[in-house]
Parts: sequence; structure tokens; C-alpha cells
Amino acid sequence: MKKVGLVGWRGMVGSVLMQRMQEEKDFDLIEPVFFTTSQAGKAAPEFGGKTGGTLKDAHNLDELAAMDVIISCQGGDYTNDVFRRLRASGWNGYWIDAASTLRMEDDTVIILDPVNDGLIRNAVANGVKNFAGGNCTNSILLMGVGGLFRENLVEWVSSMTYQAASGAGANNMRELVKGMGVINAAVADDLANPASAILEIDRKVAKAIREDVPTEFFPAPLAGGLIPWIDKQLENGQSKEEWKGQAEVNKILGTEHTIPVDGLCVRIGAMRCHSLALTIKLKKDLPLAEIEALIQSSNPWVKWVPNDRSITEQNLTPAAITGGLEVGVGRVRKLNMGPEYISAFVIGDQLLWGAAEPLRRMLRILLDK
Ligand SMILES: NC(=O)C1=CN([C@@H]2O[C@H](COP(=O)(O)OP(=O)(O)OC[C@H]3O[C@@H](n4cnc5c(N)ncnc54)[C@H](OP(=O)(O)O)[C@@H]3O)[C@@H](O)[C@H]2O)C=CC1
Ligand SMILES: N[C@@H](CC(=O)OP(=O)(O)O)C(=O)O
Repeated sequence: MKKVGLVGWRGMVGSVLMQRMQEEKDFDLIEPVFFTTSQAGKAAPEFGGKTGGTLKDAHNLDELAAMDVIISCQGGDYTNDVFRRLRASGWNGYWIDAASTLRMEDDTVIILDPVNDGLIRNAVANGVKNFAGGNCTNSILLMGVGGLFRENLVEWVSSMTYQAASGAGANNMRELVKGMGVINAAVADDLANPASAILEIDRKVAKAIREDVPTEFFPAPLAGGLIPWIDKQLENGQSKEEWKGQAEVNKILGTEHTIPVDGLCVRIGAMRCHSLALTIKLKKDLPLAEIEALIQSSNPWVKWVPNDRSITEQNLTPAAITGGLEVGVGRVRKLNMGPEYISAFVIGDQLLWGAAEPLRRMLRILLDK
């Protein structure tokens, strides 16, 4: 059985990964070894009926080098610190990483096997050993409308995103919920009184958002608001999150000619579902039914939502999608700009396809080979 080192298993992404690995009985197929950056020597957890004894030090290169495969959900700083030194020490195992650090390196493949299974298997056959999960927004985009890319129909995509708090981390999710509570508390009495004036409620809510909603982790109040910037600022005016769109989508697809992907990335007050409002310019004018069929054929996880008001309201929301592997796709119609222009709304749980799921599926590809 392959020895699989798990780093970052107790973080938010790592916890979702452990949950999925148990559900899919991945632990039956591996000898797990649990690493930590802070609790070496303590008892290792038990998942899928298996325990790794004690927690190993995630900075100990000798312990890491004993692994056939290492999966890291520990974050980019850890990868920066350890990965190259481990390779330099001669370790030749497989490294599977949730962080963005290695994604654009030549010797790393971005993994999203329902979309680029061929590219991944080819890379494995050719001796590639480094694999990185894609940015959550891009993975959800491609899971949703991958069928159009597969058929080489996409000339460009404008992707306007609505990204959940979870993309920023566990503390940010907590801060969002705390903020919701602060707002509610500011007007609880007024809400209990049906005769209270709505403008008075609005005034108190605005004051609470400006003055009392916590902003220790988010740069501005997210509860009752939004933040139209995610990640670092680049010199060309893009945010780093926006830059990743074109760079990663094209790398995942292995395109010969770059497909332009751009748009604005916005943080909203959802917990863990990222959404994208897409404008897609197709290379030709296709009947809508054909476009819909191609989108539905993208992969088995597409949850097709007809462009109907009540069906959309019930099915294309974070409430409907959160916690599951289905990626909702709807609002598909032709736009006024011309017959080749279509809209689409894609929504997915960013901790599943956006983070944990591609990692465990990569492990399965390696175990099956
Ligand atoms: N959040 C997201 O949506 C996505 C994240 N990623 C990548 O995954 C990385 C990890 O993200 P995420 O899981 O959100 O990070 P977390 O902050 O939740 O976890 C990272 C590490 O923090 C340590 N830690 C310290 N205190 C605690 C605690 N109280 N509970 C749990 N862990 C604790 C753990 O390491 P230890 O056990 O060693 O102390 C843990 O592995 C990111 O840096 C990013 O590179 C990728 C795609 C999406
Ligand atoms: N930046 C994403 C989450 C994330 O971790 O992205 P990446 O894996 O590309 O660093 C968000 O905030 O929603």
C-alpha cells in the first residue's frame, strides 16, 4: 500500500478532504501518515478506521521523504518553505497541493480531471510528479461550462464573480456570521414591532455596518455588503484573483492559443458557494438547444437549471448548492449583443470542486495506475 502523507488535514480545506476521503473509502487503499506544523508527537487522528500513530513534523524532510505521495492543504507558505528543499534532497514521490504556489510552474499540472483527465494521465505517463488543484473560481467555471471549451467553441469569456467568505478562510467565515449577528442585534426590537419605520431600521443597519460589524479579517464589512476586490493588486489594474482566470483556465485546458478570460471578482456574503455570471462569445452562432446540450454534457456533476424564473430561484442559489458536488448552471440565453453571445450563471461549493475534490481524485488516479 502506498504511504500517503497528509499535511493540513485539520484546516478547512483539509477537513473537507478528510470528509470526502472517508465517504469514498480512499483510506482503505492507502497507508495514511498525518503531519502537522504545530502538534508533532501528539496522537494522529483516525479516519476511515485508520490512524497514523502519532503526528509527524511537517518540516522534517526525512519523515516526508518516506512518503510515496504527499497531499498538502497547508497553504502556500508551507509549500514555499518545504517543497523545493524536499525535491533537492532527492525525493521523487508525488506532491499534490491545494495551494497556488506551484500551479504555473512548468513541471506542475493543474488538476481538474473531469475537464483535463487526458492531460493529467499523459503527464503521469511522462513522469510528471507535481500536481496542484486549481483556483476555486476557475475550477467551478470549467466544471460548469467545460462542454463548450471541450468543443473548442469559446472565443472569449467575461467572468463576473460572486465569491463566498470561505475562499478567504475559516476566520473570515466566522467574521461574516458575527457581522450578520451584529446587524440583527442593532434592530432586533424594531423588527419585533411591525409598526416600526423601515427608514429607521435602515438608518440603524447602515450605522451598524459602518461602525460595529467586525473587520478584523475582511478589509471592509461583508455582512450586508460586498467587497469588489480579491487578492493582491497587480500593476495592470487586475486583482490577482482576476489574473488567475485566464492563466489557469488556459493551463488546465492545455490550449495552444490563449482564450481570453477576464472580469471582476467580488466577495459577497455567501458562506462557501462561489458563483459566476458569464458572458461567453462563441466562435459561431449555434441553436440554443445545442448549446444547452453541450453544457449538460460537460460532466456528470452539472446540475442543469432551465432558464425559468421559479426553477432558477429554487435551484441556482447557495442554499440549494452548498455542501454538495453538483455545479449548478443556468440563466443560459442569447444576449442582445449578437447571436454568438450567450449568458450563463454557474454556482458551486468552493471547498469541494474548488479545493478538496480534485486532490483526492488525483490520488485515485495515481493509485489506479
Ligand atoms: N480556503 C479555500 O477556499 C482554498 C484554499 N486553498 C489552499 O489551501 C490552503 C489552506 O486553506 P485553509 O484550509 O482554508 O486553511 P486553514 O487556516 O483552515 O488551515 C491551515 C492550517 O492551519 C493550522 N491551524 C492552526 N490553528 C488551527 C485550528 N484551530 N483549526 C484548524 N487548523 C488550524 C493547521 O495546521 P497544523 O495542523 O499544522 O497546525 C491547518 O492545517 C490555503 O492556504 C490555500 O493555499 C486552495 C483552494 C481554496
Ligand atoms: N482566492 C480564493 C480562494 C483561494 O484559496 O484561491 P487560491 O487557491 O487560488 O489561492 C478566494 O478568495 O475565493
